[in-house]
Amino acid sequence: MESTLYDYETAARERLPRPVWDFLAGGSGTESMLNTSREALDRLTLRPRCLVDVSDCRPDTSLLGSPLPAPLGIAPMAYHQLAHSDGELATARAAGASGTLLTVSMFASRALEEIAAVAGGPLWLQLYWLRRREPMLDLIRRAERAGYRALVLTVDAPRIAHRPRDVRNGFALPAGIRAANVDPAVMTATHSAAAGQSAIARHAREQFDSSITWKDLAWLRERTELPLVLKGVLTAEDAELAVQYGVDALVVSNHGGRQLDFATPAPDALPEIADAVAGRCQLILDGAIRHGADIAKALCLGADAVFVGRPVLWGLAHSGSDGVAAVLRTLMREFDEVMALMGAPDVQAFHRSGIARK
Ligand SMILES: Cc1cc2nc3c(=O)[nH]c(=O)nc-3n(C[C@H](O)[C@H](O)[C@H](O)COP(=O)(O)O)c2cc1C
Ligand SMILES: CC(C)CC(=O)C(=O)O
Repeated sequence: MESTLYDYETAARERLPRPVWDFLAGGSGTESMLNTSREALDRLTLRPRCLVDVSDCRPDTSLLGSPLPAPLGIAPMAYHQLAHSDGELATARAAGASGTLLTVSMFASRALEEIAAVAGGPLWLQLYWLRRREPMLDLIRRAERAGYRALVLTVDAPRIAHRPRDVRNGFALPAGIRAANVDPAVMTATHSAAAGQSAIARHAREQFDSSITWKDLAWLRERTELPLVLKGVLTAEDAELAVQYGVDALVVSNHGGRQLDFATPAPDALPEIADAVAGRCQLILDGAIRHGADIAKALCLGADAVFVGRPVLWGLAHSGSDGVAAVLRTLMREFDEVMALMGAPDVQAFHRSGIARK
C-alpha cells in the first residue's frame, strides 16, 4: 500500500478520465481557494509537551453521541461511483471496518438503505435544500427509518459556484451514474451539458431553493428528531445564530474551495467560531485534511473532529473499498503518532497552546 495520502492522489489522477478528475479536484472561480486551507494549516506548527505518559494513547471520541475510533469522519461527496463502480457501498464498507463516520451526500449514487445495510459505522445524511420540499422530507423519513443518526444541511451552496474546469469540459454525469435517492423528476439536466456549461451547476440552478433563511431552518427543525448539523459556516455571527436555532453541530468549511472564491480559509475561521459557541454545539473542520497532524491542529483550533473529503475519492479510485480503508488507516496511524509525540494521551489534551503560527 501507499505511504501518504498524496500517493493515492497520484494514482487517482492517472486512473480517472480527465473530466471526472477535474470535477473531483476542481474549485470555483480563480481556484484560489484550492490551496488556502492547506496553507492555513501549514502555517501552524505543533508545540509538543514532554514527559507526559503516552504509553496508552486514546484517539477515540464521540460526535453527537456516536462513539468514533478517532476524531475523523468522511465529508459528504456526491456520486462516489465517479471514482469506483461500487461507489458509496465501497466507502461504507471501508468506513465500517474502523467504525468511522460516513456522511452520505444527498446526491449519493447508491441507495441510502443499501449503504446502511453494509455500513458498520455511524451514518449521517447531507441535504441541499430543494425548491420542492416533499422529495427532501421523503429523504429524511427514509434516513430515519434506515438508522441514519444526523442530518447535515449544506448552507454554503444556495447555488453551485462557477467551476471553470467543469464549464470547460461541459461536465455532465456519465450514463449509468445518477443520484440514486432523489426523485428523478428533481434530477433534471444532470446528464447533458451544452458546450461551455456544467450540468451540475445547471441542475442546482433549476432545483436548489436559494431563498431559504433561518426561518426555514426552524421549519426543518420541527420536522425531524434527528440532530441537525449545518455545513459551510465560516463566521462567529452565523455560528451564534445556529446555536440559537437549535443546531447540534457545525461543519466549519469552505467546501473544499468549490464555493465562495476568496472566502476565509476554514482553519482561520475556526477559532472565532469556537470562541462564539463556547461548547454549546460540536464543531467539525473540513478542507485540506491530508495528514494526521492536520487533525491535531484542528483540535487545537477548537474542533471536536475533522472531515476528510477528496482523499476518500482518491482511495476509491485507487482500489475501491481497500483504498478507502487504507486512506483512513493512514490518517489514524499518523494521528496516533502525533498524539504520542505531542504528549497528548487523549483528544481532550489538545488546546490552543498546542499550536503556534509560523
Ligand atoms: C467531488 C466532490 C463532491 C462534493 N459533494 C458534496 C455534496 O454533495 N455535499 C456537500 O455538502 N459537500 C460536497 N462536497 C464538499 C465536501 O463535503 C468537503 O467540504 C470538501 O471536499 C472538503 O475538502 P477536501 O476535499 O479538501 O477534504 C464535495 C466535494 C467534492 C470534492
Ligand atoms: C453535485 C454537486 C451539487 C456536489 C458538489 O460538487 C459539491 O457540493 O461540491
